[in-house]
Amino acid sequence: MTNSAALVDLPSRYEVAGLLWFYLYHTLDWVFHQVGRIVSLTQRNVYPALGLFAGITFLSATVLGRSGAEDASLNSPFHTYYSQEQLDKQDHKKMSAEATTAAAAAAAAAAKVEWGDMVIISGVVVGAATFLFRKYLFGAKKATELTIAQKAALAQQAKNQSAATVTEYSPERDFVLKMRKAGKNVVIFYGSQTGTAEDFATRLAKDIQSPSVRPLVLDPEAYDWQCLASLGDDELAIFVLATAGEGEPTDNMEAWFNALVSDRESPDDSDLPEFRQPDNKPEFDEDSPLQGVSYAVFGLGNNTYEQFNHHSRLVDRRLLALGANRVGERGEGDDDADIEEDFARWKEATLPLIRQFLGSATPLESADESSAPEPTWVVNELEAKVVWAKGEFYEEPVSAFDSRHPFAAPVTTAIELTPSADRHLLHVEVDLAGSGMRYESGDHIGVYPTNADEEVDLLLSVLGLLDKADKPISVSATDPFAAQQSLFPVETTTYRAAFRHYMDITTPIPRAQIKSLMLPYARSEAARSFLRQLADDKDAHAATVSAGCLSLARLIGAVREAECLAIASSSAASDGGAEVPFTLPVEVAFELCPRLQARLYSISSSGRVNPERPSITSVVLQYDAKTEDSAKAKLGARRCGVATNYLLGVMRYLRGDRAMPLSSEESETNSTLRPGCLLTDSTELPGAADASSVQPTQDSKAHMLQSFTLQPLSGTIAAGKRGLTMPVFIRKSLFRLPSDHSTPIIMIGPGTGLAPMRGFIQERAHIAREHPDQPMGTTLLFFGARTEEHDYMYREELEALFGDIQQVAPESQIITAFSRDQPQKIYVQNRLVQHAELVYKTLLCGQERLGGAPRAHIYVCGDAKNMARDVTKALVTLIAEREGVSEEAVSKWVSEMRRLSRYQEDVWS
Ligand SMILES: Cc1cc2nc3c(=O)[nH]c(=O)nc-3n(C[C@H](O)[C@H](O)[C@H](O)COP(=O)(O)O)c2cc1C
Repeated sequence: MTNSAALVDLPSRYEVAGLLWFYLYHTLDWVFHQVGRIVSLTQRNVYPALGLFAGITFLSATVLGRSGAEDASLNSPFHTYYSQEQLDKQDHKKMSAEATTAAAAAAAAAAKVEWGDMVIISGVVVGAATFLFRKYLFGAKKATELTIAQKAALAQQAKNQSAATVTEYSPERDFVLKMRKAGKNVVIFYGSQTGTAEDFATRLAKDIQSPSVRPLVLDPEAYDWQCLASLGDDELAIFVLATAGEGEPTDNMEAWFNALVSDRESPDDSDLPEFRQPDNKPEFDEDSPLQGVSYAVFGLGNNTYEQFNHHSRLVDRRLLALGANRVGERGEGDDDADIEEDFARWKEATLPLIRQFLGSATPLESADESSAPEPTWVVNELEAKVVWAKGEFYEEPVSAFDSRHPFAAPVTTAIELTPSADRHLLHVEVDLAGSGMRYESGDHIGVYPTNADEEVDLLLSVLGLLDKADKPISVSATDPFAAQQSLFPVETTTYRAAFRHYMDITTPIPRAQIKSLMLPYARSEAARSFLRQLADDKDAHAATVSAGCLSLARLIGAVREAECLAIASSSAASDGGAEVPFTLPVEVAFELCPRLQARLYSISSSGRVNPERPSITSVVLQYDAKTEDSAKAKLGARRCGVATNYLLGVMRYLRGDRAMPLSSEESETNSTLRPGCLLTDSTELPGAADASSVQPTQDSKAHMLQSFTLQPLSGTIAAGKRGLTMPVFIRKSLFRLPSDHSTPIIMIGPGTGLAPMRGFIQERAHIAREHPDQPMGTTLLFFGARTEEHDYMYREELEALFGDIQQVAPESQIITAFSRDQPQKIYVQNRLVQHAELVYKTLLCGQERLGGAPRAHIYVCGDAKNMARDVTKALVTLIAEREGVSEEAVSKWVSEMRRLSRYQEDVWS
């Protein structure tokens, strides 16, 4: 072999630099991430600094290397001679090591720097660094990389920061600018978690609209609170605010609330928010920054919560304290009573004042019942041949899933826990793998349900849309300035998909809506008088629509029945308008139905044990609509809760059952009547038989099974290979186990209130198994149900888990209350009293007396109205007796426990 030398083009310096940079980036990425995790620093501070450091280092090395290289010419470290032997051996490792050493040598050789190169290289480096670190500089990290708690903490921190400081002005977030550009003088902000307040705000806008009152409905999350001070004295802000959590603001009002009420303990001591100084108010008073700003407020809440309407009350209090002027009284709606009536009363009292404030000369127009209001939506039928939109939630790929971008989670398990003829108790598990979503024990899972096919078809039928149910449509706002330009989260859908996936088509229609949106379309006198009565007579509405749970389709059916009756009676022979059965334009139906909201369930598994498989434990809601022997409509059929029956449909689908029709009564039509007459649940004309005769028998109740079209949603699913999926997202909760496992816990979770407790128990049992040497606090579960035989869900599992826990915490136990297993009803609160000594001892945590100190953690989950209150009462009484103090003193202690998150409730009404 000749020992000839060959010039080998080793990797150029740029390639070497690129390689170095590649490794450097990945190493730094990993190191930075770990550092970020450990010290919980925000990415915005750490990563750019380290990125800059790396960039400067790299820049210096490259420039120096280049300069050295030029001097070295062919002896450049990047062009090295190698023997053929070496080449034959392909000793690349050695070669590249030599090249690297040579590069380092050249870098070390200081030489003259060419500034042109310097600029080019700097540009490349800065561009590359910006590109490589873009997710740290501009975007969120992958959801998988942070726990939910860390994400929430960061989000909260960010929100508080943004609330506390005046952010950079952005015209897009300036709602006053937006109002003025759109020619509006009223802005309606809604704080809404599950859609009710949003719906109220939209309806309010419609109700107050007139030439002199021009409202704009906005989501506060998208706008700056700092602009509030800029509202002129001829403008008005209306706040429609629901209370969430335990007296908390809704997520979309969080930033505004944090700015206004920075001190939640004593709101009046909150810092003065730094509003943006308005140009139009030269005499801006910094101590009273909202002087000259006017507002009105309606709060939504539920009286069964301790902090009733807390959010709206606090916002109102702070706005007044900051110098704003309230128009009218603060309104308060109670979801536990009749929130629609509360809203109607507030509007009746406040709208004239608003009109007066805005200088409207005319009194509140008495709505002309024959003139239809301007439509909010316009429906465009598309000529597309392919129906590709079957209910997507969004069209663009997303990097993180949330309530607006649910993840199509494959359903891995759906079973009936305690099979029984008249009641379905379900356990459903989904797979979060690949979503980046994680949950912790105590969190909630949101599920977007699908309306039952029968309900969808019924509505399509009464609207005359059955023939074109699958026609592609797009629905857009008629007002070009409306905040929401498209009714659905996707641009194109079909009538069927819209009613199946996006609209809440089963909720009863409120009085005000009947008046403003249905009455104008009544052509016959019979329809007019029927609807007028429902709109004007609160009791008639309550008895027929609310008690009968009349959905829009059934209400239209009831109007048609009234028309049928009128035709049948001779006196109505001249009622020409009744020739065409009552119906509505589809745009109006879209306006009458609120958006179908996700339903939240307490996750019934442990995030630590099953991080990718959250489970839902739910009882299927089927109930009898109250029978009203009304002359207009005979009700009395079963009604089905949308989401829980959807879960039942999922379970039956996976089990391979054929979907069954709703019931023979509901699907039958009476051939003696014209089509469309019979859409309420009666098979006979009202008045022809006693109302009770249409009550379903026990047998027919067992057959109340709806059918669901459960095809995958194309916008939320990858490649369709994952079987049946459900659109879900995780919502963080404050319902948390103590971080110190030696703290005792007392859990009270009757019925499906057991759900989060099951997660806690799984977690404690897991820890007991993994760390048998570590101390664990006594773990008590009070579980209640109707009967031990039929309703004791997860019995074997719970007993086994408690077996594990007892190994380390021997006094841990399950205490059950089966209300129907003995002549007198026994509930969990009775068991608390019966086991008072154990409860008290567990609370004491080994101390002599409770005193003021917080001890064990108490968790209550289930019905807010009765159970949660009775449980608090029982606890207060038993503690007061043992401590020898007044119940008032113990109530204060309980309040303190709540404040410290040691007495936690996850309740619903
Ligand atoms: C999880 C949860 C927590 C709630 N917490 C409170 C509360 O602390 N105080 C209250 O008055 N109402 C509370 N409510 C009742 C809501 O404010 C009420 O149902 C309202 O109509 C919901 O409006 P939204 O659908 O716009 O969110 C709570 C409701 C839910 C679902």
